[in-house]
This record gives sequence, structure tokens and C-alpha cells, in this order.
Amino acid sequence: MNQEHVQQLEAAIQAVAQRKVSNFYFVACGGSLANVTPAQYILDREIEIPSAAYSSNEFIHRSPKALGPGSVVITCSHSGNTPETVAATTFAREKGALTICLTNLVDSPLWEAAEFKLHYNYAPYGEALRGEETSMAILYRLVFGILQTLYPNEKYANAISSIENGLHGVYERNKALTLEAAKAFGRNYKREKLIYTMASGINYSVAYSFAICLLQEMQWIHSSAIHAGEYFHGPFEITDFDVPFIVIKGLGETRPLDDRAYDFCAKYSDKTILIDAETFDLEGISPDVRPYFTNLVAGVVLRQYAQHLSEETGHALSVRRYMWKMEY
Ligand SMILES: N[C@@H]1[C@@H](O)[C@H](O)[C@@H](COP(=O)(O)O)O[C@@H]1O
Repeated sequence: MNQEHVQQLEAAIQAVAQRKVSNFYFVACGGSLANVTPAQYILDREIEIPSAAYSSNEFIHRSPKALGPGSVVITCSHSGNTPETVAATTFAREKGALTICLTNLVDSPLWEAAEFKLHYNYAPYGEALRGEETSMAILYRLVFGILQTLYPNEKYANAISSIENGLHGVYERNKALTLEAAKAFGRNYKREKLIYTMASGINYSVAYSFAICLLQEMQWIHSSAIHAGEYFHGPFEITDFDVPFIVIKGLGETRPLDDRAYDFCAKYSDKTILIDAETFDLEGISPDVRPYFTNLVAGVVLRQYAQHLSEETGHALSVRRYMWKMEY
């Protein structure tokens, strides 16, 4: 991990340690919101201090009553320019909250708006990028750093060392392991007009971002992320032999929900694609925290699926018709 990132993380973690924290909020839009919600899941499982995740504009308009000087508000915007996220950060800061932002762009409006600033690295698909420098790694390093500072525990130390020493290799090995499956997905699903995604727990955010960012935004393919628990309360009625579903199974406490949804779905849909964390190579991630890392690996694996889908459809992942072009 580079020294600049280490120093930025240390400053933010110390600032949190010096507050009497009453709640945590994770606030962002779209893919960045999907990125931060796993942190809320982790805090929810590990500590009694409540936390919540919000889409930026709703955070401002809903204006949670509990937002105030006891709050730690963690915002994220890849571009650093999303107006709703910049405004949410300013709003939280005005309410006296401790604000920490994550962004790829130093000196961006988001960078200026937040009190503490964390930069992460990014490289377009396929280019070399150290796993421990990505947005998810910096976010996880922040969250486990806060946990370790407030409640020192071997498990949190293991998580930190897994991020710093194990994550990069895990990403590379799992991309290699699933390359052929990603190519087959591209070939076999290139003509689909609609693909659903489904998951639960910490992996739900991956199903969500694959549906709204990779399929809808970047491939213009209809989609919806279905929560595996909610599947039986409406959505399962649309299951049929020719309706495609991507189902992610995690390793954690909500895996029984994934098993149940997958079993039903695979029985009635011949186009059920399984991304199962049990098949991931997680060597280098400490066993006691592996369930918290399955979403990171599923995200990298599915990004490769999207890349191969895009090569087959001929629709580059970078093409937009409205985003950043029209007024909205
Ligand atoms: N796929 C995401 C979108 O979901 C998001 O709305 C947009 C702005 O996000 P950010 O605030 O991270 O720059 O960027 C990406 O394209």
C-alpha cells in the first residue's frame, strides 16, 4: 500500500477514534453506493453502533434525525464530481458530522467538500492495478482500521493484513479461474434482452451494481437486482425456462437464502448462471473474514463477465446516451 494512502487512512481513522460516535452513514450514488454498502453490512454485523447506507440525494432530502456531531459520514464518488454526493458531504459537514470521502480524483469538488480525504487508484479493465489500492480495498482498510482502533481484535488485524497482502493475488487468480466462463457467458447471452441478478447479504450490492451499472447503463440490457429473500415474495412468478438469472452465493450467514433462491430458480430456468463463492480461490484472505471478501471477488469476476459480454455485443462498456451528455 502506498504511503500517501496509508497516511490518509491513518488521519481519518484517528479522527473517528477521537469522536464519541453515535452512528455511521455511507452515502453515494449508483456504482459508488453499491461499493460502500458492504461496509455498512460489516459494521452492522460487528458493532452495536448503528449504521445506514443512503443514495446521496435521498440522504439530503430525508435528512435523518440522528445526523449530527456524533455522526461519521463516509461518502464516495469515483469522479469526485457527482453533484448529489458533493452536496450530501457539504450537508453532513454543516450538520457537524465528521466527513470522510473516497474518490479517484484529488482536488475534485468532493475532495474539497470533505474534512478527511481518501484517494484510491483506478485503471480501465485489463490494465495493471494493485488490488490493495482499489476503492474497495481503501474502503475496507478504513472500516477494519476503525474497528481495530475502537475494538482491537485479532480478526480485524487479520482483515487488514488480508487486504494488504492477499487481495491482489486473489483477484488475479480468480480472474484467471473464471476467464473461460466469462467468455462463454458473452457468447451465450449476447442476444438476451433481459438478465436478472440475485443475491443476499453482503453480495446483494454486487447484484445491484451488475444490474444497474454493467447491464442497464453500460450494455442497455434490461435488468433488475432481486434480493434472494424477496424472490419468493413476488419476483419468482416471472421465472421461466428462458428467463436468465445470475445468482451469487456467498459464504456468510445469509448463504441459506442464496441456496433456497438458487434451487428454485435453477429448477425452472434453464438460464440460471451461478457465481458461487465456494468455488473462489481465497488463499491469502484470513478464513475468519472470508465471508466479508466474497463480494469483492464476485465483483471482479462479474466485471470480467461484462467485459466479454460487451466484446460479443459490440457495445463498448464506455458508451452512454444520456449520462454526462444530457441535462438531468
Ligand atoms: N456506474 C456509475 C454510475 O452509477 C454513477 O452514477 C456514476 C457517477 O458516479 P461517481 O459519483 O462514482 O462518479 O458513475 C458510474 O458510471
